[in-house]
Amino acid sequence: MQLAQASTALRPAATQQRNLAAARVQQRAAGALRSLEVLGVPVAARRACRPAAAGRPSSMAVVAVAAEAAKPTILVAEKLGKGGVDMLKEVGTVDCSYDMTKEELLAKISLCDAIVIRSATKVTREVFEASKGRLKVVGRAGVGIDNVDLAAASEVGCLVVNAPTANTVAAAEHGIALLCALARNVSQADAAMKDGRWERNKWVGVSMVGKTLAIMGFGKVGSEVARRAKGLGMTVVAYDPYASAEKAAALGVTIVSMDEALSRGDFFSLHMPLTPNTKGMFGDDAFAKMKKGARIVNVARGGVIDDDALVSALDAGVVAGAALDVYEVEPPPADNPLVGRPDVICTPHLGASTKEAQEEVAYEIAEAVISALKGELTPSCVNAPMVAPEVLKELQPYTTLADGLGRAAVQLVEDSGFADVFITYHSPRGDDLDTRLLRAMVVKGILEQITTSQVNLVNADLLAKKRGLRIVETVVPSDGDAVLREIEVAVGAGKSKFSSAVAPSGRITVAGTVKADNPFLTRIGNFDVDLALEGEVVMVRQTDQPGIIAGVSTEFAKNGINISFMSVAREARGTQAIMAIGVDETPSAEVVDAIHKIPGVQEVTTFSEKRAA
Ligand SMILES: NC(=O)c1ccc[n+]([C@@H]2O[C@H](COP(=O)([O-])OP(=O)(O)OC[C@H]3O[C@@H](n4cnc5c(N)ncnc54)[C@H](O)[C@@H]3O)[C@@H](O)[C@H]2O)c1
Ligand SMILES: O=C(O)[C@H](O)COP(=O)(O)O
Repeated sequence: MQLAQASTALRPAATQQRNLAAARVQQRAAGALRSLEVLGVPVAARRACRPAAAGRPSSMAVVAVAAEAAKPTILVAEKLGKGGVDMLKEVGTVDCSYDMTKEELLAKISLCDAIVIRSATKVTREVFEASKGRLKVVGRAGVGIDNVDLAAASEVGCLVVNAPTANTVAAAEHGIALLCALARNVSQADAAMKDGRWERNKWVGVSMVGKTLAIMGFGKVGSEVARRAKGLGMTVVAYDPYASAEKAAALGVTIVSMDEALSRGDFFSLHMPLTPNTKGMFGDDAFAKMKKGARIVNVARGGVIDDDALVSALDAGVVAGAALDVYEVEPPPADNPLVGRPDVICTPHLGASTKEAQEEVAYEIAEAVISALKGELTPSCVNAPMVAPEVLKELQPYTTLADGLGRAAVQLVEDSGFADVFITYHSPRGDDLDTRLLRAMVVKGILEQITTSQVNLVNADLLAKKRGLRIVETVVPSDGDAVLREIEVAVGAGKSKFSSAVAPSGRITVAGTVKADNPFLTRIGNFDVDLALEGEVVMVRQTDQPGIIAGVSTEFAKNGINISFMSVAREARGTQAIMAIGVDETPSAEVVDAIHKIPGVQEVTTFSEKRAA
C-alpha cells in the first residue's frame, strides 16, 4: 500500500520533469536564431529561421517558421523510448529504422540531418563520408561513445551529443545485481534447478560484507556502485587517475593507485570508458597482481578486459569468477571463450535497460539532439569544447562581432593570401576570459569567405589548421563593466585592397565592440570609426576637404542606395581621411567607380557583412 502510494506520488514528479524538459526545449528555441549564428547550422535551416523583414523575429516566429520550412530529417537507428521519439517528431521528420545493415545505413545517411543511436550502431568515418556533409548531429542515447568516430565527426563539423546521466543508476544497479549474483552463484544455481538438479553444496557462495570492492573508474556509475556497496557493508577503494579524492572521501571511498587496487580487491567492478588508454587494461599484468580468488564484474565496455588474459586467470584460479554485461564484439561470436564458462555469468548488455532509464534516456537525448540541430551548444556535446551556458550567454553578442571582424579582415586582403591571424581581446577578465568561442567565430568569419566548408565550434580550429592558418591570441586586461571592451583582428597579409586598413604594425587590422547588443566597427587600420557591422560596407579614403561627403552621398542617392550609417575619421585637418559607410543595397561596380572618380577620393573598397543566405 505504502509502495503504491509512493509510486503514485512520484508520477506527477516524473511528468513535471518531462514538462520541464519540453519547456527547456522551447526556451532554447527562443535563442535559436542567435545560436544558429554561433554554430553555423545548414544554410537552409538558417534561412528558414530568418524573418522575411528586417528586425529580430519573436521566438514564436522562429519556432513556427523553422517548423514549417526546414524540418530536419532525424533517423532513429535503434529503439528509443516513445517520449523521446514524440519530442523529435515535434521538430523533424522522424524515420525509425531499427536493425539496419551497414549497407542500409550507408544508403540512408545522406538523407538525414541527425541520427540517434545506442551502442549497436557504428557511426564510422565511412558513414560520415556517405552522409556527404548533411549529417549535422549524432545523438547517442546513452553514455559510451566508443561506437562513434569522433575524429571523423569533428572533421566534418558534426556535433556528437550523448545522454550522460539518465542511465547511471540503472548501470550501477546492474553492477550490484551482477556483484551479488557472482558472490552467490545465483545464475548457476538457477540454471541447475531448471535442469532438474538440486545442488546445495556445489553453489556455496562467498560473503560480501567486510570484503574489499575495488572500483576501477570512479565516475558517475562507479560512485553510484560505491554508494550501494557501502550499504552492503563492503570496504570500497577506487582507482581513477582523474577522480577527486575529496569527493571519494565524502562517500567513504579511498582513492588508491592501480597496483594497490589490484592487490587489495576481493571484488572488482569496472566503470571506465573504453579509450586507447583503457583498452586491454585488464590483461595478464593486471591479473598477475590480483589476490587469488578475486571476482570481477564488467558493466563498462568489453574491450577494457583482454578476454584471453581473463580466460588464463580463470583457468589458473587467480580469478574465481566473472560477471560480464559487455563484450568486445556484441553480440559475442559463438566461439567467445568466456560466455560458455560455468564460472562466468553473462548478460546481453543490459546495464542501461530498465524501463525508467530508457524513458529518461530518450528524453535526454531528444532534448540534446533538438538543441544541437538548432545550433545550440548543448552541455552534452562530446566533440566540442564545453562552454558553460552562462559563459555562452554573456559572450553571445561578441560572437557576432568576432564573426564580423573575421569576415571584414579577410575581405580587405588583396590576392596575396595570409597565414597569420592575430586576435586581441581587451577584457577586464584578463587571462580568465574564455576565448574559445570567440576564436572559433573569428575563424568562421574568415573561412566562410574562402572555403565552402561549414565552420563551427567543433571544427573551426581543425579547419584553420588544415588551411595553414596560425591563430595568435592575446588578452589585454582592460577597465570596464562589460566582459569585453574590444576585439581586434589583424591578418598578416602582404597587401590590402584598402591601404588605410593596414595598421602601423603592417597588418590589416579591424577592431570592434558591442553597443546595445549590436556589433560595431570601431577601428580600421589606424583610423577610429563608428559603424554598425552589418550589411554592406563601403570604405573610402580621401583628402580631408569639403564636398566629398556630399559627392559620395549624392552618388548613392542617384542609384537608390540608402545609407544606414556613416563614420568619418581623419589623421589631421586637410590630410588623409576615411569614410566608413554602411549601405542597405550592394553598390554596383559602376557606383564604386563613380565614387572613385570624385575629386579628392583616393581609394574605394567594399566588403559585405551579410551572412551567407
Ligand atoms: N553496461 C551498460 O549498459 C552501461 C551503462 C552505462 C554506462 N556504461 C559504461 O560505463 C562506463 C562508465 O560510465 P559513466 O557514466 O560512469 O562515465 P563517467 O565518465 O562518469 O566515468 C568514467 C570514469 O572513468 C575514469 N577513467 C578514465 N580513464 C581511466 C583509467 N585509465 N583508469 C581508471 N579510470 C579511468 C574517468 O576519470 C571517469 O571518472 C562507460 O564505459 C560507459 O560506457 C555501461
Ligand atoms: O554506454 C551506455 O550508455 C550503455 O552501454 C548503454 O548502451 P545501450 O544504450 O546500447 O544499452
